[in-house]
Amino acid sequence: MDLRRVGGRIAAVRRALTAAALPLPMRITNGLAMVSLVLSSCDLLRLCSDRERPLRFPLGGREFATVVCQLASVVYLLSLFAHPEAPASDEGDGSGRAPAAAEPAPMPGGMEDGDEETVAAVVSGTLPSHHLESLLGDCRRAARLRREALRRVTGRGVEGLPFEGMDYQAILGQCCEMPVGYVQLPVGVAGPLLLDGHEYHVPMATTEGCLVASVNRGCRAIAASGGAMSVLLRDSMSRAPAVKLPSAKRAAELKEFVEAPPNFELLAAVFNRSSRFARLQDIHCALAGRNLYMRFTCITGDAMGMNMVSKGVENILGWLRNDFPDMDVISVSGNYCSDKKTAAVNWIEGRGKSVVCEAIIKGEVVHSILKTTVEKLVELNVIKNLAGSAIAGALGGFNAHASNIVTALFIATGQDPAQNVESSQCITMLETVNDGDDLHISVTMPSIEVGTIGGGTCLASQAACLNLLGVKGSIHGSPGANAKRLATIVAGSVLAGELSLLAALASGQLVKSHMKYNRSSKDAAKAAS
Ligand SMILES: CC(C)(COP(=O)([O-])OP(=O)([O-])OC[C@H]1O[C@@H](n2cnc3c(N)ncnc32)[C@H](O)[C@@H]1OP(=O)([O-])[O-])[C@@H](O)C(=O)NCCC(=O)NCCSC(=O)C[C@@](C)(O)CC(=O)[O-]
Ligand SMILES: NC(=O)C1=CN([C@@H]2O[C@H](COP(=O)(O)OP(=O)(O)OC[C@H]3O[C@@H](n4cnc5c(N)ncnc54)[C@H](OP(=O)(O)O)[C@@H]3O)[C@@H](O)[C@H]2O)C=CC1
Repeated sequence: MDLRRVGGRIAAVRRALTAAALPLPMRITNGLAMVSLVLSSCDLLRLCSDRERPLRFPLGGREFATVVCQLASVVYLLSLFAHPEAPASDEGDGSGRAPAAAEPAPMPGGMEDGDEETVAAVVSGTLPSHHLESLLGDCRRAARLRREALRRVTGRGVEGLPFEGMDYQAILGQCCEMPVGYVQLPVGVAGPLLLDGHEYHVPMATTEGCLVASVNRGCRAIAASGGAMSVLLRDSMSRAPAVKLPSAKRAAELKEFVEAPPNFELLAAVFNRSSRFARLQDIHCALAGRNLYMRFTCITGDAMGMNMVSKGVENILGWLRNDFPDMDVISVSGNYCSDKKTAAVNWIEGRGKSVVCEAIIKGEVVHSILKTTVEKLVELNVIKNLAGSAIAGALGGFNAHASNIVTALFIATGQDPAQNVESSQCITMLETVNDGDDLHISVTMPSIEVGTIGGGTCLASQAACLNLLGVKGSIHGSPGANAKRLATIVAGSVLAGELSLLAALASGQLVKSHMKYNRSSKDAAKAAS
């Protein structure tokens, strides 16, 4: 008989008993089982020794209850010995609360045949954890065993990290290696944002209390003033490899070759072979001694495009070697691209989608919804967002909090969150219009890097947020249309966020509002005591 299997069954019965009847901490259920065992044993002994009322079938009500208590407590306690390390609950209950720290947690779904050996191999290091998916052919099981191995290796559980509810198959080869669970983030919705004649309900994943409320207020002010309008100036993703040549002269020859208009069609044909959607637009080079940086830009349909542009550039590098065999490819990315770093090249040339979004906010709306005046807002913008940022030596940071909105929207919709660095570059402009009665506000964002296909957009929750905005996937026959629309929504939401935060600063409301929405009264009271 397979004792482990029997032990597993008993443990399952114990879990069922505990879950069904006693949603209590395990030390309490253990105590109750012990008390039940002792009392039912005493009662059984007494019943057996009672000559006047011998124990016989069918059992009476009290005898039956005693036998059931005896059996249940024996099964429960046996299971503790069958699985001495059996943990309590590792799955998270969706509330994000961790179970009592003293209790080890069971593996989600429990142990199956062979699991114990696999976990032991990972723990001992004989089986690399990242081989689990290919070895087992079951992504969920692989994540479950990795999680258990992690618990045993570190001696620490990850009880608060949810496991159930993630499609582990969907992230394989696309989103994340060696998964053990996922992190919960609340998603709030701001809006409707009235933009280009459409209403959008904007999903924002954030833990900064007050942020959604702020964007919501901005949306309200925009809608009450007739809406915002956007214009997309440019759509181009870039990748810039670094190559070394024997001399600066030779590097300059390569620069001249790739930038020469007659060669563009040749290079584009090589680049475009790598994708049905990526199309080479431009090549712009810079030299540093004998090193050459070639910034290739292209459209990428509805994808953000980093993989696509990198593939195309690799094709070109291979092709260039025919004419420049002395070219040494240092790296397919030479940082002149520039991905996930603050850089003037993106601020000036743009990267991804370059968008301007504007609105005229009525003076009465500035008063009633934003609780300030047009003059105060204009003055604040000059002193804070323009002069203040200049003094700080900002690079594309001429705004109040564009990155707040960009990051929350990026996470909600499955964008690459690291690209918030350049995607948040923004200059916010405010001026009076209509004889000083109303406010003209605009945000100019040259590098919004978004996609509605690829990366994290395939995951269920992120796809749901894209769907909410009406930009999930691509529109048949119009590649790129959804991604462009998403970029304008990002800019429109930033416009709303800028309006509201600037208003809160102008009216001295910022700290008070954050005490209300960003620091709960419970925490505030705790800190004060
Ligand atoms: C919090 C508010 C909006 C209150 O603003 P308020 O004017 O007192 O709110 P109200 O109760 O009068 O309501 C006005 C409208 O605001 C919205 N609103 C109001 N409350 C909510 C709520 N709970 N949930 C959703 N929406 C809300 C809603 O649209 C409402 O209209 P209604 O629908 O009621 O007709 C305002 O004080 C505010 O915007 N504060 C600024 C907060 C902010 O922007 N924080 C961002 C982070 S700051 C930071 O991280 C960056 C920083 C500051 O360091 C950057 C820098 O250097 O500048
Ligand atoms: N490689 C790198 O250097 C970097 C990669 N990344 C990561 O890259 C990923 C995003 O890369 P990205 O290239 O955007 O996405 P993908 O690598 O997922 O490429 C998009 C895929 O979707 C296909 N596709 C189908 N329909 C469309 C359509 N309408 N428009 C565009 N493509 C379509 C493309 O086809 P086809 O094959 O014909 O092109 C391609 O295979 C993210 O996970 C990001 O984090 C981030 C930064 C750097």
